[in-house]
Amino acid sequence: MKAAALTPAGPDGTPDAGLSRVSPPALTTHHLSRSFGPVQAVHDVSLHVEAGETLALLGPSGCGKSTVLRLVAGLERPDAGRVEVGGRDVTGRPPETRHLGLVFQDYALFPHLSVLDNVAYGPRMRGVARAGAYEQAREALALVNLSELEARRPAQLSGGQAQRVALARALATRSPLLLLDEPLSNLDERLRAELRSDLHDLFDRVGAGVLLVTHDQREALALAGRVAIMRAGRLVQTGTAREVFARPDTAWVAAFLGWANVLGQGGGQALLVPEAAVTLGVGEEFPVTFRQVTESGETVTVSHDLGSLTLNLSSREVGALAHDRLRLRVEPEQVRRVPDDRG
Ligand SMILES: Nc1ncnc2c1ncn2[C@@H]1O[C@H](COP(=O)(O)OP(=O)(O)OP(=O)(O)O)[C@@H](O)[C@H]1O
Repeated sequence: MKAAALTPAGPDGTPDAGLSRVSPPALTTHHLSRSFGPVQAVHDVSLHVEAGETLALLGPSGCGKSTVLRLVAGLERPDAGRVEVGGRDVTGRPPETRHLGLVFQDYALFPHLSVLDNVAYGPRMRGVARAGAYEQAREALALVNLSELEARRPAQLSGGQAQRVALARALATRSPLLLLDEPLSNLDERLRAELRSDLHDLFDRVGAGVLLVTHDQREALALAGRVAIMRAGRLVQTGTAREVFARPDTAWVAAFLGWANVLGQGGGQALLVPEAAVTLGVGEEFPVTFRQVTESGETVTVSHDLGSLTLNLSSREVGALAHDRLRLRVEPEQVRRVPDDRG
């Protein structure tokens, strides 16, 4: 995407001359809770998104991610708790006064409007005069590299293009906070990968705070500086993406993040064994109980004293497998003991 400057506006809609000062967080939620009948969709969720930062809310289907987003957007009312956008309490306010840029999975473009009109709609609704609204819309379309398609209707766009228009529409509002709900979920894998890297650059440039809801670990890792992991309505771990992926607090978090070796030890404890802790070709021999050929070699399961270890072997390492036994050593200092909360 092209480089272009886009200055986020302050909470009152005027360009924020105070960006050089310490900005208030783009978003803070305080102890948000929301139930639907017997289902406690969100329980006591407190999080913050700094100006210019991307926070990914990550968790399995049904854990309450979208409900948090809808509470922040004002599309749902909390049973308890508070939402502050740009340091301003907006809990009781209707969505249109919260000054947010929203991107949902289904894009929600107006089919009868051109791309340009779709993107200018937000600023127009916020009372920006026609010429100014179109200027903001063109600037946002340039940011997502779609200037040449401004006259098209949504039906004449590919999935990836429609997604870029939805993003441009959020950016054109110059909101200090962008809310994205599974923004890439309707795209094929190639487009997802392409847009992931575009979005990363884009978020860097626009300087808005971004709350991104996703169940896709790769998306969170690629796009977010920090991640908040949600399970059954609650936040279970928050930290930098690197930290959380490298040091999950519990067995459930590790398994959710795709750790292959989360070994239950009984007594409510589990061991996390990273691949880097395993050295092949030295130490004791252990039986291989399962083998599966992969593109780059084999995935094997080894019956180790600590538990069943799953390892990805390169073709060269597969060559060293003697009679379905594998010699390996697990470096104890790289293994972590965590609570086993998988239930
Ligand atoms: N309007 C509603 N009425 C009743 N139950 C609801 C409503 N909205 C959400 N829920 C329930 O609240 C829980 C959380 O739903 P939510 O959509 O927030 O989860 P999610 O993590 O975003 O899931 P997904 O990744 O599948 O979109 C679910 O059990 C869901 O069925």
